[in-house]
Amino acid sequence: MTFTTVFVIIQFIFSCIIGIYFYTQLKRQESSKTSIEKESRKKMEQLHRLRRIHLTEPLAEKTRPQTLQDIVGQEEGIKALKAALCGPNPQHVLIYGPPGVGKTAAARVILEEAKKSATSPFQETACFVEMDATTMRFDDRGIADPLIGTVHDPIYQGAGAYGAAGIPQPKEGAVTKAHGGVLFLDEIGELHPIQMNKLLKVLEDRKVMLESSYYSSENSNIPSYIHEIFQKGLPADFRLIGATTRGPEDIPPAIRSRCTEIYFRGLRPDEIRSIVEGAAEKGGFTLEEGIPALIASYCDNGRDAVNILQTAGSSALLEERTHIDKSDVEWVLEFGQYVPREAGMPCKREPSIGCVYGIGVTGGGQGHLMEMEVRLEAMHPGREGVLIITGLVEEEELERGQQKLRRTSTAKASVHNALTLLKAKYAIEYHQYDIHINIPGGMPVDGPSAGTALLCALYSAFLSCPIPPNVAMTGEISIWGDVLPVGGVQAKIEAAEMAGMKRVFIPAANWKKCFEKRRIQVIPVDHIDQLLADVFQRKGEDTTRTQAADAEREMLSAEGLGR
Ligand SMILES: Nc1ncnc2c1ncn2[C@@H]1O[C@H](COP(=O)(O)OP(=O)(O)OP(=O)(O)O)[C@@H](O)[C@H]1O
Repeated sequence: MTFTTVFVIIQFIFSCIIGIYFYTQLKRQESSKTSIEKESRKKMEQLHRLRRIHLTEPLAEKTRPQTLQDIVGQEEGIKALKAALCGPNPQHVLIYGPPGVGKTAAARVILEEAKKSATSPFQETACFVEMDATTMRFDDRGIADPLIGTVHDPIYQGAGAYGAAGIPQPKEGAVTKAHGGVLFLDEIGELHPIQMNKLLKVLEDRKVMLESSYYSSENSNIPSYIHEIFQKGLPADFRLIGATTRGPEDIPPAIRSRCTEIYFRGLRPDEIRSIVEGAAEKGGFTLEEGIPALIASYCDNGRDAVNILQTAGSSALLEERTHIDKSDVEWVLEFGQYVPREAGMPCKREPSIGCVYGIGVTGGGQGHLMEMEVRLEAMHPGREGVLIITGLVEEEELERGQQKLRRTSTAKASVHNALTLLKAKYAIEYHQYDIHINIPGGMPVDGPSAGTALLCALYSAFLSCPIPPNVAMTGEISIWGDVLPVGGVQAKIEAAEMAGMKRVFIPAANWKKCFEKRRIQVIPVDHIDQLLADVFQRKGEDTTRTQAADAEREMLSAEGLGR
């Protein structure tokens, strides 16, 4: 056998081996392709099957307001929202309010309302992008940020075309998707502080600048649009609407100062009745008389009202009825453990001694009446009495940069201010009494605005003067007797009005002309003399007790110690 023959045989064997190798590779590829296609077909069929399944639309969806006119109540809030967003210069907005009162509903329809205005900069194509801050994924390495946007670096892209070529790929976030329109951030108070700061930067710059260590302006492999994004940023010129059930104090001042702040309130019974009637009509139910009023006596927000009706309706449908009876609703109220809203309402019908209604505001900006009661034990000459305070926050913690400061709460300080005033102005030797001040209801009371109410309750208890049952008050007091301004007055007046109060005393500095139009009489006071005279109809009765104190005050003023 010649050398050439051997060489040809070896070449032939090699060719066969290589041929067999490529043949098996091809076969393997084909079989994996067919199995992928088979799997894909199966999954697609599954997806289509899922798409064909529809449950009925829940009543909550059917009743979701479609226009601003569908939103019941909230006149002031809607007016402010329109002013902020429907004009030629739309503003960023923060909406505060308790759950289920129409914040999301209003935010969802306001863009369409703005587009109707000829002067609005929102174009017909402007989009509304909604995100929930409570469920937003956030990764502090910047790999995933659905709000601001991210760069997918080649290391994370795997073997994709860009990944293989080492090209970083920008991924737009909600702020860019909302460009030219509205970004609605529900529960904005829950946003991570880092994201809040990034959002502030975007609001400031109206664009998102992205960074990647894989980016080089010299790299000619990188497509020109990616160069432009890295060099000029992604556009993000939108208007923000943030909604929160938290109070303004829980929202960073930097974001508050860039937004118009709008308050939605708890709904009145007549408004709940109207939501229930509307929901029954949309759900195809008829109602036994008195059902809207019954539901309204248990809830102050639209979501609860619709949910109660939906469950009562479902129970009726099980019995093949579309007529909802009162017993259906009573059953829902019972098993759902709903508490009547009257539970927090004033129950006093007669003038009482040492008992007065103050008004607080919850984190969601909702006003509510707070009973304040004072009880004294007989005077013990020569011995110090005991002061017991229950229902008030005793201490509060403040954060100042890295420092945490603790101090007596401003609510507790109001008690001491009131006692100082009673001693100075009315010569009441309060330290000889056992005094118990109580604020029932289980709500931790904080802030200085209970000052006027605490003073009246104490004054009434010491001088045995009854307080009329239908007055409420709010206001901080100074130790000179000035009534100082407080926050949330609008909500507090509304709460007093809803609770059936006849008169509400507010600090004169909080007075607004529009309060004259309210059903309740709103009385501005700038000094406790005026407050006590009005509340107790006191005209010169206590002059003997106060003369000495007034003389002392005048003397201090003359010496430059007082004011
Ligand atoms: N003022 C209202 N007028 C009409 N319907 C309302 C109103 N408030 C609430 N509803 C009903 O309750 C549902 C929930 O309201 P919405 O989502 O707007 O509340 P929200 O204030 O945004 O609450 P949350 O803070 O819990 O998100 C609405 O779909 C609607 O059916």
